[in-house]
Amino acid sequence: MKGTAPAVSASAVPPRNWPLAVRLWNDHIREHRSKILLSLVAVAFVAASTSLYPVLINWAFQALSERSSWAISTLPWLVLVAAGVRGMATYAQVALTQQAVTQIEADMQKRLYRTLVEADLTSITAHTPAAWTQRFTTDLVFVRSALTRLVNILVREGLTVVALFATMFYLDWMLTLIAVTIVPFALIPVSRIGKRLRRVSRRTQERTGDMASLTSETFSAARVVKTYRLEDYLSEQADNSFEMLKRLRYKSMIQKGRVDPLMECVGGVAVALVLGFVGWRIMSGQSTVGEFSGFLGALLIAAQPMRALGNLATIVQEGFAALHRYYAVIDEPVTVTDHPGAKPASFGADTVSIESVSFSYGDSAPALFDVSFEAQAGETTAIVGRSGAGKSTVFNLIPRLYDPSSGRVVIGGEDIAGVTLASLRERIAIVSQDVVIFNDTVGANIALGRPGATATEIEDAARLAGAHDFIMRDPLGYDAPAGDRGSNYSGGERQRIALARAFLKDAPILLLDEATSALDAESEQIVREALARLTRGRTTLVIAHRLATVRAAEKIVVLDGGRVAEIGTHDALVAAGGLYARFHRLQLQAD
Ligand SMILES: Nc1ncnc2c1ncn2[C@@H]1O[C@H](COP(=O)(O)OP(=O)(O)OP(=O)(O)O)[C@@H](O)[C@H]1O
Repeated sequence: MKGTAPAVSASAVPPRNWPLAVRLWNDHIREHRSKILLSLVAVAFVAASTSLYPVLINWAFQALSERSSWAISTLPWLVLVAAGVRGMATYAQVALTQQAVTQIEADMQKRLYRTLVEADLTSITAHTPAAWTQRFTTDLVFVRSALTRLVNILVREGLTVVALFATMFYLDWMLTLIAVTIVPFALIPVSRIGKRLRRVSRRTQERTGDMASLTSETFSAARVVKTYRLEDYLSEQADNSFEMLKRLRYKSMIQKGRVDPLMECVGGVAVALVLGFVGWRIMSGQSTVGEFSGFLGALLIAAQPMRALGNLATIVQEGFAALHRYYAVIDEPVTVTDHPGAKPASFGADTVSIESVSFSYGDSAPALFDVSFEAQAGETTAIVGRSGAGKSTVFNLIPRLYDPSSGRVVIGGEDIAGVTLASLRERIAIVSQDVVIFNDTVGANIALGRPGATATEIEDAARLAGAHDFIMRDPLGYDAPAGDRGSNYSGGERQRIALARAFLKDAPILLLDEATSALDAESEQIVREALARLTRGRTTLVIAHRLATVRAAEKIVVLDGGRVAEIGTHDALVAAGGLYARFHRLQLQAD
């Protein structure tokens, strides 16, 4: 598919975080809540057993200074129990969190994939395949990482902070209130940093997609790159892309790096305030140094978990940036879909009527204007025209890859807008010039024509397509791997595999996009014979490039600039001396 269509709007104004978080909870997290809850219990065990250590050591000191045998008989066991509980709880916590979080990530990947395979072509072609792939990997890793840390850090450090503040409140509520007054001074800048980071993170994710597209294009087109000596041109583009990413990454690191010093300063201000107040009280005889030391200890201990919470806020913002991109795709509306009341199609090899159809790709200039013609039942209709005349666009409208802006497509008297997509597409086979072969066995590739086909049916289809012989030349036969994009086969062989797929599908309507590249004479002959067999008894529309194909067609539709210029048989159109006659003369000169 050419060109680009309106993008899935990943850079639109970001929605607020809370609704996104609630949505994520409802869509993906809620069903794992029991695991997450258990994991939180495990976190509590880890925290409790950790805090037991200082207590045990304290007891050991006391017991040893009193030369009590308890220090030897019981304490080592208690230490072992505490270590055992801590070890098991830590493991349980990791296992439970990861079970839930990796499952959530996989669920999100599955949903994203499902949404994308069912999305309109307009949405799919808005980004390159590599950029889409990156959504499944890098983007969702941010979400996973944020979720993991939320479970691990928020609860552990959050509980510690709450416990420490409770102790402080118990020791001296007034001092605690003084210390707490500075909390907003920490929250405001941390939230600002978070917002900035979210923006940077979104841009980083977009740029990573661009970079992935560039590298994947470079390596998939290695032959062109080398023969056209594109190494310098592409390296320069890649350098720019990597530089841009570096700048964004640096920006994000700098933003993150601001959190620690900020928390440090805020902590310093808290300690200074408390010191000042305590100093004043001690001087005026209202307090003693002893009362104050415990409080200060707790305040200093609280600094570390507070810092961890500050850092967590930044990581969560990165997760939100990725989550926003995820939901932007999920929410993209699908327009080509079953209309209300759609019925299963019942047409066979009937007449395909294109009735006053106009169409434009997104906001581009119209590709078809008021196109009308009929492809008669069981006959072959050739569509010819210059490059960009709209031939492929007509093809796109028949299986409803796109819907016309106006007019309709009717097959066997049924408006295709009124039938279910599945039943419509079941009845249409497309053999296009860019043959799509998946990295699977050759047998599996043919079987895509009709999932569930038996080995005999696959073989029969391959024989009809003239593919059986070359498939059997490989000792593995139908189990031979086709290679990445069918790289183990020649151009002519790939076309025959595609034809075998169409034979197996056995659809009554056939859309053929004739290959422009010439095959060797023998392959050409085999493909031609196979095509003749395939079109028999079907309504065939063919985008024709070769004179032989056009001559063989019962009707020729000439498109020009998105309009129908001429319709007729070969002889009639040559006699009319119009556009087709001109093509014909040029073709004869070329042959
Ligand atoms: N996905 C797309 N987005 C935007 N414009 C498109 C898209 N696909 C095709 N077009 C435009 O629509 C017009 C018709 O294109 P179409 O592919 O139907 O021509 P064609 O006759 O099949 O050409 P060719 O023989 O070169 O394949 C062209 O102007 C083309 O640039």
